[in-house]
Amino acid sequence: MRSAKLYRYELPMDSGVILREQRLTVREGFIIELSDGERIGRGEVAPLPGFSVETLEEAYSQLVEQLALWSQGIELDHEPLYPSVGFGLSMAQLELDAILPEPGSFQAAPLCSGDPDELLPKLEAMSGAKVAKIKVGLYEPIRDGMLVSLFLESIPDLTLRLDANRAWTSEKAQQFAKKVAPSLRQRIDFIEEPCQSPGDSFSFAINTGIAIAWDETLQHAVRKEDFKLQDFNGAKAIIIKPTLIGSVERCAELIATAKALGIKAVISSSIESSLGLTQLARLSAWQLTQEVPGLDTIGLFAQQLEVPWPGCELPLVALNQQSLIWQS
Ligand SMILES: O=C(O)CCC(=O)c1ccccc1C(=O)O
Ligand SMILES: [Mg+2]
Repeated sequence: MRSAKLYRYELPMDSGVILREQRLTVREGFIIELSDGERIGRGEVAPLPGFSVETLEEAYSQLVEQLALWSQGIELDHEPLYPSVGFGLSMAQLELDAILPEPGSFQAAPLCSGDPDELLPKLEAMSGAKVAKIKVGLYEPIRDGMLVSLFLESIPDLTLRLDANRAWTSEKAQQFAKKVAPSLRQRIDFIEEPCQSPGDSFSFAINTGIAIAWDETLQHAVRKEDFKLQDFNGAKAIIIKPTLIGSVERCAELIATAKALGIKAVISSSIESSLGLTQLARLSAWQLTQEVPGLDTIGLFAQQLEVPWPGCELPLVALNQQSLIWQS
């Protein structure tokens, strides 16, 4: 016998979280809980302010409509739904059907957006490949180039992923590259969205030999009817944020196409709660076993929700302490 519950959560964030020049003091979202007999499956629906096309209210309306259909025994089509809704519903169904494996890739690439000293202990603690992500584009490009060179020269087994979130003009991107010796550039795994325009990013990759990754470009492209990944193969990698891309099936299809095209795919966080973040780690281990995911965002929160992130000591709040806003 099928039944569904919908919880709304509000989790306090760490003080300094800024997204697209907006301070994020609270993370809001929904948790779906599907039950069928003894089986339970959960999914997180958390549109990301400044990135998602849908608002929380729009996601809620679609969720209630879909959960009512599901509760009547109708199999849902996740594709036409908002990305966050398609992702949450598909993840809950996969968990309900015990298709999502338990093991997860919980050793994410440490994320550094400010003080390099915070990164060093995280790197020391890493076993296996030392891969870290540094946000660039927040300061002058020359400073970024010198910082990146300092890290690569002082930690010989370090590979860096960079993310400029489209901060640079072509000129600024060139200023950055000039400060990174060609011999070090091969240890830059990729730089996400270096320039304001994808065309300039592509030219940057050709001119400097520094590989690029599509993140925001992919998010925008997949919304178009005629999207084909083949049209974006100027990049070494694509960053897959399921909350911003869509259902797990959609993400799995993207991953398969990327593999066929020789493009690296990396599962990345859209600042989900620990419940959704641990599911993303399981999805990465399942679909991209050898890849280090970009999931080092639990430290942006002041609390965890229901399922703890391994090794995180932040307070854990239970799902049933959140607001139950709908049930079938
Ligand atoms: O990818 C990661 O390592 C962490 C996630 C991340 O950086 C991110 C999180 C929220 C919004 C945008 C981004 C980004 O990659 O630009
Ligand atoms: Mg990015």
